Parts: sequence; structure tokens; C-alpha cells
Amino acid sequence: MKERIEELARRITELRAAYYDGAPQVADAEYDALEDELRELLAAHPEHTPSPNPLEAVGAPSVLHAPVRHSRPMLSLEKATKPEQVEAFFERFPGQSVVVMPKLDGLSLALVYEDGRLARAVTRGDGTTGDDVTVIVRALADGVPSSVELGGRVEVRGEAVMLRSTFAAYNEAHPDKPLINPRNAAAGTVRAKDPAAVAERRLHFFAFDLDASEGAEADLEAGLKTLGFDAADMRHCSTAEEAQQVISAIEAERAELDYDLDGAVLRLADRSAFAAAGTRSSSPRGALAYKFAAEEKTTVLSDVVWDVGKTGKIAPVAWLEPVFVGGTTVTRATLANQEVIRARGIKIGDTVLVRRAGDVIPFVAGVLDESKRTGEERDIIPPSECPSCGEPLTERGESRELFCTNLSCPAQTVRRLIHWASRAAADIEAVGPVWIERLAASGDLVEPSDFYALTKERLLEFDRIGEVSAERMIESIEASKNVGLRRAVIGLAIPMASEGTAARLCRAGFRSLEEVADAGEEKLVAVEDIGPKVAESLTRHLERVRPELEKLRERGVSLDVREEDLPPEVAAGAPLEGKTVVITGAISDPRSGEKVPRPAFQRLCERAGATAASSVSASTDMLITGADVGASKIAKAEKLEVAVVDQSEIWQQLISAGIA
Ligand SMILES: NC(=O)c1ccc[n+]([C@@H]2O[C@H](COP(=O)([O-])OP(=O)(O)OC[C@H]3O[C@@H](n4cnc5c(N)ncnc54)[C@H](O)[C@@H]3O)[C@@H](O)[C@H]2O)c1
Ligand SMILES: [Zn+2]
Repeated sequence: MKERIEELARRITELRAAYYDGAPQVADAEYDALEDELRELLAAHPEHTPSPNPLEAVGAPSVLHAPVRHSRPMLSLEKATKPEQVEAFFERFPGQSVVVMPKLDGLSLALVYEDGRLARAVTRGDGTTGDDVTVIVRALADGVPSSVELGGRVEVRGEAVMLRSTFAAYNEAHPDKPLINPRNAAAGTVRAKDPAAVAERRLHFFAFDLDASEGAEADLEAGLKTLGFDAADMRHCSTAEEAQQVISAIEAERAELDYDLDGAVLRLADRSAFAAAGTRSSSPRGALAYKFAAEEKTTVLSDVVWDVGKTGKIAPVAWLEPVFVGGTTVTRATLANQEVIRARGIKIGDTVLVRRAGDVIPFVAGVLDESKRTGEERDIIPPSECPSCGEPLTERGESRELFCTNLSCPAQTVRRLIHWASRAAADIEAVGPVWIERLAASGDLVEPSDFYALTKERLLEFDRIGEVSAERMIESIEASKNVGLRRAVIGLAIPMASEGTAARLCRAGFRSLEEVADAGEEKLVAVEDIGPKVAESLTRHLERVRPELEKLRERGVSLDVREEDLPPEVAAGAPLEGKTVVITGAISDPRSGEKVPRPAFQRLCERAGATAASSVSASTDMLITGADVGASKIAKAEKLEVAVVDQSEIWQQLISAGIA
């Protein structure tokens, strides 16, 4: 027991030092598990409490270039994972208003203003003394006003994060030296000495704490906003139940937001109440951090398999020792392409960091700690021949993606057929991947049209199939014939054409797949959100499969646009005529107060004449905001001079036009 406590204390101290030095050796979830274990052991055996106790430390006394002492300690937060802990928090402060906000995953900073001017930006450091990083913060952080309209001494604390969009853009521009995750990226940026060298790594500051020597508003959020800060998205709650709902809402939105978050923070909304609640050794009493499931974990990369996709792309797939991350157990992850493997220095046998955020396919972000290597690791060697057909591979593009261009490659054929039969395309429910493989191996299936030539008699010639299943398969194929334009485009696995492309072609007025094939690139580029590359790929691919389209038609498959995919009829006197809109946030009908799914609301807007786009750009006319919209989205719209309109206004127009 005592030994385990000592071992944990030693390990935690070691990991903290590495982490706060910018070189974490394990994912946060694994570190947190060690802390949890130590906390539990100490609760049962307080007599073995180590000194110093690493659980009471804040940050780490890393090497400071320009140490600054904090006016009051910058602390850690008490952690919660269960609803009971949220209830206990409310019971501690009866009658108080509590704000619930995202727990941003970045780097905490204190900004000190003296007589209205930004005097210093300081990192948390060990909680007592931090590092002066004013030069970098002034140059690189959005959301840090250089002056505030309040005299005396004002201290604003908050989190500097790298927005996910900035992170993605950076990694796309620098595939050779990618950043591992937004949090490390933010920490590394603040640590840089020369702002010019890291200019592409802009940060965004979200404020969540305010001290002022002269009068500032009592409410935290109001106080921050009045001074011109982007406050973390705060929602007021008066009961534990409400808070629990907001916590769930934040967790549900997590994947959509432009920043990483690892939980929700509850905090007394009134600034003086928060101060009066006081502190423990390493956390304030007036706040509580509710932790979410980890989006990153480490595990061992046991092998890499090169998989032949439906478009002929040969993609490396990581085989992993099973790991619970992002809410599920992950055993496979993508490694993108050989350039990514090279840039991230990944080898088979490495302990790698796996990231799974929201609906994103899990991917290997990189190797955290190369010092763990034993020498047994093996290089990942890309194949020179197709693992399925043995044909030599072609490299394409800067990332040197590998392709098998053999049209009769068996693996590709099977993938294309499985894709055609999938739910998003023809939806041939009763013919699963195993059967498709058998039928492809026998030569019965080569192209999608071959499904429609299968007969019950032919199926019964195979082993292990009964009359009933053969009949079901044929019925399922028969029932799938009304494929329609949209799902046919999806089903043909045309390189670069997404499900969105397919939907937009229907909305743009194309009546059949043949019409798209004949349109020519110029006409296709005119469709909203279809660029020249997609147009070219559509044209080239459809030309190549023209005989197959004829066969599909001959066998009774519909490639005509379906009613439900047509553009909605624009109502007379349409109030949103000609407007390109983006919808964000939670939408609800003001009359019933009921939640309305976003696609349904989008359809109403379209019937009012609007064109809906997926993200705000210079060509957007308005951003329609529902409830609980993150500050960063609004900031982006305002920067691009896009009108920000509350949903209530749109509802009013929809209702008076008789559309809703
Ligand atoms: N991987 C490792 O080896 C390793 C080692 C040490 C710590 N860590 C990780 O570092 C994290 C740091 O723990 P900690 O004690 O510094 O922080 P914490 O998890 O206790 O949270 C406190 C911090 O949360 C931040 N924060 C974000 N949004 C906030 C909000 N809305 N209101 C208030 N604060 C907000 C602040 O910067 C504050 O300093 C943990 O997630 C831990 O897993 C990892
Ligand atoms: Zn091949």
C-alpha cells in the first residue's frame, strides 16, 4: 500500500514535469487515472500522505524566463464525474445562481490591465508564479483587447486555445511537421520566443474570471462582456437539474464546436460570491469541473495493413490494441497516407496517441514519447504493388497517396459492390458483404448492374443457401430498384463527390444521372458548392461508366431524381428569397417551445427562398442563430460582415408567410 502510494506519487510528479515542459509522455486520461488512484488510496490511508503531495500541486515549476508573481494563486479545479457531485455543489451554495460553461482545453493566462492598458500576460506556472508572455500574447492571441475602459487594476483570467480550424489549416499547410493536438499547439505557441516564427499559429482567448479594483459588474459574464472580452459560453442555472441539462448540451455540441473542451465548469455567477467562497489548497470552492470522456488515449500500434478502397486508394490502417476513447472501444484507426506516417515518425510497436472526437473516424495523431522505444519497433513500409491484384501502384499528389488503377482489381470490385448495396446508396439490405464477396469471387457480380441480373435459381446453386434466403435476397434486390439520382451518385463512389454533392445536384435541377453526365464541367461548376475538381471528376467518371448506366436502366434501375430530393417549392412572397444562410445552434419552435431538428428548419428556410450552406464564408448573407451558440462562430460571422440574425426573427417571417 505504502509502496504503491509512493510509486504513484513519484510517477505523477514525473509526468507533470514532462507535461508542463511541453512533452507529455501519456494521454491526459491515463494521467488522470493515476491521480484518481492516488486520491482513493489517500482517502483510505491519509497517514501515508506524501510530502509534498503531488495532488495539491498546481502546474509545475518549469523554467521561467520572466517570472511574475500572481496577485492571487491560479488554481486547478475540483473534478466531478457524477450527477451527485453536481447536486452537492448546489447544496453547498443554496439560492445562488451558477453559470455552466465549457471547460476549454488550452492554456490558462492572466491578463493584467493597469489604468486601462494591457500591462502583462502571464501563464499559470506553478500557480504562484508564472511566466511573462506579453509579447507573444499581444502578437498572436485574438480576443485580448489592448485596452479596457476601466481604470485601476483589472485582471482577467481565461484560456488561450488554438481553434480547431486554425489547427487544421496549420497541419494542412505543414504536413511535414504537423502539430499533435490543439492544446499542445497552444502551449508551444505561447512558449515561443519570436512571434514572427509562429505567426500562423494564432490563438483565441476566452475569458472566465475577472478581478477589478474599481467597480465592475457583479455578474461575471456581464462584467467580461462589458470590458470587450469573449467570455466562455456561460449559461445561468439555478438548480442542479438545469445544470445537468446544460452539461449534457455542452457534451452533445462538443463535436461541432471550433475548440477542444474536456468538460464543463460550474461556477458561482456572482463575482463577490465566488471570492467569498474561498479556496482549498489547490482549487477554488466556488467552482467545479465536470469531466467528459477522453477524446485521446495512448495505445500500442500492433500492425499496419494497407487497405484497398472503392476508388482504388490504398490507405494505411492502424491495428491497435483495443482502447476506450471518445466513448467507444477502438481497434482500428486511420493513418491517412505515407507522408503523414513519415512526418509523425510512427513505427509499428510504438505507443501512439489515438484521437476520436465526435463522429470523426479515429486516427493516430502521433507518438507521444519516443523514449519508450525498445528498439523492437519496425518501420512502416508502403507496398509497391496492390495487395489485392498485384499491379504496380501509382503515387498521386503531395501527400503521395497510393492508388491501384486496375479497374478489374478484385478488392476494388468488392468494395464498390458493397458500397452500391449499402444503406446510403441502393440499400440492398438482404445481400451482405459476405455474400457480395462470394458472388464477386464467382464472377456473378462485377458491376452494380449485375445485382439486377441475379436469379433465385442461380443463388441456389451456391452451397449453404436455402430457398427462403435466396428468395429474400432477390426480393431485396428487386425492392432496391428505385435508386434515384442522389443515391446513384453516392453509390457509384465517384472520387471527390460527397453525399452533399449528390444532394446539391438534385437541388440544382438535374433530373437524371445521364443529364449530369452530359452537363459538362462548366454547368456543374455553376452548382452551389461544386468546385472545378469535383466537376471534372464527375464528368470523367460518369463518361467512363456510361455503358454501366445503360445496363442499369435496361435492368429497371431508376436513375431519375426522386421527389424527396427535389428543391423545396418556394412559397409565394418568400421572405428569404436569394439569401444564402448558415444555421447554427439549437432551434426550437417559439409557439410550442419544442426542439426542431436542424434539417427540418433548413427546409423551412429553403421554402422561404433561402439557399443553405454548411459554414460561414464571404458569400453568406446571414448566420441564423439558435440557442447556445459559441462565441467563436459569431465572431467569425462578424469578421466577414455577415448579418447575425436570431432564430426568433426568422420564425416570425416564416409564420407570417404561412410557411411554418
Ligand atoms: N498527460 C500528462 O502527463 C498530464 C500531466 C499533468 C496534467 N495533465 C492534464 O492537465 C490537465 C491539467 O490539470 P489542471 O489541474 O492544470 O487543470 P484542471 O483540469 O484542474 O483545470 C483547471 C484549469 O482549467 C482551465 N479552464 C478551462 N476552462 C475553464 C473555465 N471555463 N473555467 C475555469 N477554468 C477553466 C483553466 O486553465 C484552469 O487552470 C488535466 O486535464 C490533466 O489531465 C496531463
Ligand atoms: Zn489492385
